[in-house]
Amino acid sequence: MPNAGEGWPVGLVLVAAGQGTRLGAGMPKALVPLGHGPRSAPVIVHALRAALRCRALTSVVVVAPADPDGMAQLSAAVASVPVPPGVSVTVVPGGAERADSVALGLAALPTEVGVVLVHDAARALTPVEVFDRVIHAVHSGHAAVTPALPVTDTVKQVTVGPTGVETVAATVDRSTLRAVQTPQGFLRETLERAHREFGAGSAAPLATDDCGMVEAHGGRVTVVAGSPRALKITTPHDLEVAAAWLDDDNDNPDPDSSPDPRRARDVVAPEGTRRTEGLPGRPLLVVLSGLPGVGKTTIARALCRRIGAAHLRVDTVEQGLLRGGLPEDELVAQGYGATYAVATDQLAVGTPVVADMVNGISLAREAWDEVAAATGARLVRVLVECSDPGLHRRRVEGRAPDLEGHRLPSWEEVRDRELESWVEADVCLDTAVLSAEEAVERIIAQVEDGT
Ligand SMILES: Nc1ccn([C@@H]2O[C@H](COP(=O)(O)OP(=O)(O)OP(=O)(O)O)[C@@H](O)[C@H]2O)c(=O)n1
Ligand SMILES: C[C@](O)(CO)[C@H](O)COP(=O)(O)O
Repeated sequence: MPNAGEGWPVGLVLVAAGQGTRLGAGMPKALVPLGHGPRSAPVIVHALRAALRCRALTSVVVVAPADPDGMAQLSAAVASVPVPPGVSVTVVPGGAERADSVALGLAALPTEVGVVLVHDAARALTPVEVFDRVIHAVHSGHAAVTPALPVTDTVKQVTVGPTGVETVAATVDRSTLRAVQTPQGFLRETLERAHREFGAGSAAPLATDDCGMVEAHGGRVTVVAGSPRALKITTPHDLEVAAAWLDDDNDNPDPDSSPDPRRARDVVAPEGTRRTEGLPGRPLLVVLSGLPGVGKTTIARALCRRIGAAHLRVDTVEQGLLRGGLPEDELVAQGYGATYAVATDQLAVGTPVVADMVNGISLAREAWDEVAAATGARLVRVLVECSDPGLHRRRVEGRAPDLEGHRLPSWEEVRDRELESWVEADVCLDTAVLSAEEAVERIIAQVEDGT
């Protein structure tokens, strides 16, 4: 039985109708120039470009300031952004409150959209991995999902005295607090219901985010990792921070042409490609998880060639154990165990490792956490899926074994194999829409995002 939302078209409501009072630029925030020199472009242009890096989107509705000038200027800015084939981008006027703007954008999404992301244009530099994580969680059956970061400051509750002086009433336990970001993702019917019952037109106190409306009707909201780069540009200082990040990206567009002293060592890579390894003394461990036939081995090989990593493929280990006389019923446990052990040896001498196996259950995945902890490796968790079951089946049924004696699973075996949802995944790759090279780029971008 597929999860609700799995494979459904994904639409984005990009809200950009706010006035930006706290920024105080004298114009709607989405039109304020962000960045210096040739990188300078209105906030909405950066926000839309960043969102369109997410290959799962099929429709985007940008919600603009409702006044004719705002609408015209924002539409012109949106029209300047190149849009990938097959994606529709429309602009609609917004409302007085953020919730009004979201509702207007939601109503304008094409009917076939079953999964909806709601995103602040003000979070203009949000990395694509955050979009991917949220979509993956919704496609895995979570009806409402928010990215979030732990709160790092000590948080106090205050009371305000009659003269306006604040005094501390209590210190709040921050260990369970999270600062939530966007894009927030939903099954469309969940978001529509939340807005109907707790949105701007209702008598209920208005939540400041869409997940808040789902919570108000008792709905469950799942949290996935956010990113500091999903900063909401609210104040002039935030605008400077975001512009500095863009300068930094501009100064270091390609690690090949500007070697980063933090990188461990140079590896041979084809001309024009980027090279990435872990930090010195901190080797990189990339763990792939996904059903047979989704394309893990193709991605693993391409990634290993690219970054000079050891390719640890459990199939190869298992074939060796079988040839040595290991009984079939011990194969998986012994194969996985041997692969963890070899990975530990490789990482201990500083060799980056790409682990290529189904890793379908939490026990298997947690063992990789232990390998990383034991070797001090930087762990990047990559979920590989194929959202098109027909294509997946053709791949499973069309492939030939490349290892002596390797019995490939039937489609029925693959379909029935357990693959637990993996909300901790750092990168989710859909091989129905991504080539192996694009998948490798995504992994490398994630590695670099965290260095
Ligand atoms: N009526 C509104 C209010 C806000 N937003 C959007 O919601 C996001 C988050 O809002 P916020 O950052 O608070 O933006 P502003 O409302 O513009 O800022 P301020 O509160 O400082 O005026 C922004 O992308 C903003 O454009 C919107 O579409 N419609
Ligand atoms: C939705 C939101 O981005 C979650 O952090 C935020 O609540 C919107 O901004 P606002 O300042 O609360 O309107």
